[in-house]
Amino acid sequence: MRRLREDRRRGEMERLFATEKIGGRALYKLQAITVLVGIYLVLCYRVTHVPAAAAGRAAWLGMLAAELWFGFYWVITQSVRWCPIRRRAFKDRLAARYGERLPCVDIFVCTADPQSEPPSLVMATILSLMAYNYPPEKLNVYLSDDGGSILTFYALWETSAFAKHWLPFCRRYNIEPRSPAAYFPQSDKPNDPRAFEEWSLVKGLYEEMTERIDSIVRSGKVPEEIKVNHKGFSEWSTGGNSKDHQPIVQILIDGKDRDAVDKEGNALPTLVYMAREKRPQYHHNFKAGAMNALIRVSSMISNSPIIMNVDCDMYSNNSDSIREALCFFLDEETGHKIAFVQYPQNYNNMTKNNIYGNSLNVINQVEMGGMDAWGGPLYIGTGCFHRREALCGRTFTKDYKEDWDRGIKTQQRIDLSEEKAKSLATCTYELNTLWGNKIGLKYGCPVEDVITGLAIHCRGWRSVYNDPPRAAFVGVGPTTIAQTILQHKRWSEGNFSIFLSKYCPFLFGHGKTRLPHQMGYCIYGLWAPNSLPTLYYVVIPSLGLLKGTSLFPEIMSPWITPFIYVSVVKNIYSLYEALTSGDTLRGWWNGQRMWMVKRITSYLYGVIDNIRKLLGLSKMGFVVSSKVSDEDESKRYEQEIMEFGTSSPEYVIIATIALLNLVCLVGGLAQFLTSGQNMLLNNFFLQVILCGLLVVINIPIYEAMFLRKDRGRIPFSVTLASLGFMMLALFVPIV
Ligand SMILES: O=c1ccn([C@@H]2O[C@H](COP(=O)(O)OP(=O)(O)O[C@H]3O[C@H](CO)[C@@H](O)[C@H](O)[C@H]3O)[C@@H](O)[C@H]2O)c(=O)[nH]1
Ligand SMILES: [Mn+2]
Repeated sequence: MRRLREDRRRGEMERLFATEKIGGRALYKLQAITVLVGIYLVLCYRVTHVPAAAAGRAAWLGMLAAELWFGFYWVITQSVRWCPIRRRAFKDRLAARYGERLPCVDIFVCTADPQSEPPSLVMATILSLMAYNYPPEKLNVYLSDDGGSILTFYALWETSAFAKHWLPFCRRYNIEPRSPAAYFPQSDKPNDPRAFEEWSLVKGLYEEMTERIDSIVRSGKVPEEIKVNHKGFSEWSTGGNSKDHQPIVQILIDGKDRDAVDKEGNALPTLVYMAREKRPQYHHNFKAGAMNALIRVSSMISNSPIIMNVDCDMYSNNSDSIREALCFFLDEETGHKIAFVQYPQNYNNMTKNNIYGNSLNVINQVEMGGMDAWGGPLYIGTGCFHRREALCGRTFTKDYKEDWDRGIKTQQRIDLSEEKAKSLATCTYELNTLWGNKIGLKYGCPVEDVITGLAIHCRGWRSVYNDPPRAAFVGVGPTTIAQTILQHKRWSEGNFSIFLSKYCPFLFGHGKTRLPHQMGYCIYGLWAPNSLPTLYYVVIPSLGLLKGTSLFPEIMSPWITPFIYVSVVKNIYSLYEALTSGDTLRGWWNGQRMWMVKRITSYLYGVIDNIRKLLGLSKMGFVVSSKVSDEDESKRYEQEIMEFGTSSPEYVIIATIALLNLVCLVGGLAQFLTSGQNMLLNNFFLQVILCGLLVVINIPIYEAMFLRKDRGRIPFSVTLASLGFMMLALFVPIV
């Protein structure tokens, strides 16, 4: 008996990863249950106190509907908070067991446009990936260029040469991070003279290369004398543009070539450039289309059992991420169930107080770990390691054995592989096949990643979330309110469209994944519809305040308790989560403002666009977010001043709501003061608080309208339009 227990303990000892429960659940559950009771009481009050017609009954029923929704949505969000877990990978155990007998890995990087995604930024990412602490002959890096740009190809060609210096340098000094763009600005000069010499040499080479790339990108043309250096440049000699060109596949470094070695004679990872064919008459399905072409092209060239993919701005910040991911896949006990290992999406350009609420801290630290407990995190499109077979549509079965040795060592001539690979990247290849549906990433959804991950979960696989102390990937997040609104429009629209489709997690996932897992997916699926009750809540109670329609219990009524309890406790808990996830107090406050802003703009558009799509009035789009901003803008961003500047309809919505609340608060309070009836204030206590909080949270909006003089202020035309809409809104009767 004792032996058995010891054996078992030893067995556990040797797992390649550990799963830990996150503590504090008893307190959390107590909180959650009391809030649930509070929500129930709020709804009871609403139902039992409906006023007479003409005394605000319609407005009251609207409040009931909004609160029903908020209550329901709150329940949905508890799924991921119930029993979150954390994973830890043991890469030394992996090393002890497997040494360097590790599987081949294909790495996919997607880029789409050399203007909004500067090639020098993309190349820093590529270099960081080539420099993984992993046997180079087992690494294959693919760049998909949806811009089909000779500038990007040129940059990759430069990179293939610089890599010969960069990789040995990284290895010799074991540096982190391995993106030269991130490393040099933060590294100190080495003291040792020999190290310093090499450091300066590599730094110099890198800076010269970046200089060349940037200036050629600025000029928009690759000089003829450079083009003679590689046959690949001739792909652009036939004309064509980013929307209309033949398929291009160029192997810049062939890892199987014995002559392809770095400065120290070590093997190099394979490096491939791909621009799939584009023709105006064929839909290219955005990033999902690019990924699927990469899956096929790579199957010709390297065919590794593991595929990792990142966005072009997400450099590797931790050279051990591949080994860590393999701890999950190769774990003897549960590895065979895992389809993908997702790392969080971290940004390196967030300001201290997270002015646009883009840090994703709570999603990364709370929600993803919560999903992991129920079957696995979502696939979020970047920083993810896939099992090729699962991504290509295989259903999980207990008896499936992965062939970890796969990864063709073709003796085929490189030009033959290129030609074959090109035929897999044409517009017509996918016609009448299951690609984009059962095979590869799914088409037709602006969040191709989430829907693909959901399908994988529903095919019986699980996924794992790994968030090591040293971030695995770091990228560029949106730095203006416009970019933030745009990104969240795509996300909320995409996730809501999944909810409305046959892939609705509750229907599609029924019987295939657990209910809390389905609820977890719906946290994002239901972002968009949150817009309507939120709009209602930021408009109607304030108007009621101005017009003398009371919509909440009186200050002396016992019914006021659940209202206060729910809002106070819910916000304290959200503050607690934010603080423990790394936000600041101000950052949390800014985040609350951004939730409101996103709900009344991005999410509203998300709803409207879904309705238009259902009616067949609009088609799906994917607007690439810019990874550059002008100097003036960046300065304000550093100072955490909100950036408006242009007159877009979103700003009109934001400004209208802000103005409306200001007018209602001032107007409402003035009435009480002039009438001298304190009694009135009793009936409107919560409305004053709500409206007052909305005014306080909107202070930066008023500043942008009336006080600021810089270029990022809200343009006068927007203010004017908002004033107009606000006056119109004042006429809305509260019945
Ligand atoms: O037609 C396209 C459009 C985009 N991309 C690439 O897709 C990536 C993501 O685009 P980005 O504009 O940076 O969007 P984000 O909002 O930052 O992306 C998040 O959300 C997307 C889904 O909406 C996911 O695909 C991403 O992985 C995830 O990081 C970038 O590398 C682009 O180059 C393409 O390859 N082809
Ligand atoms: Mn991005």
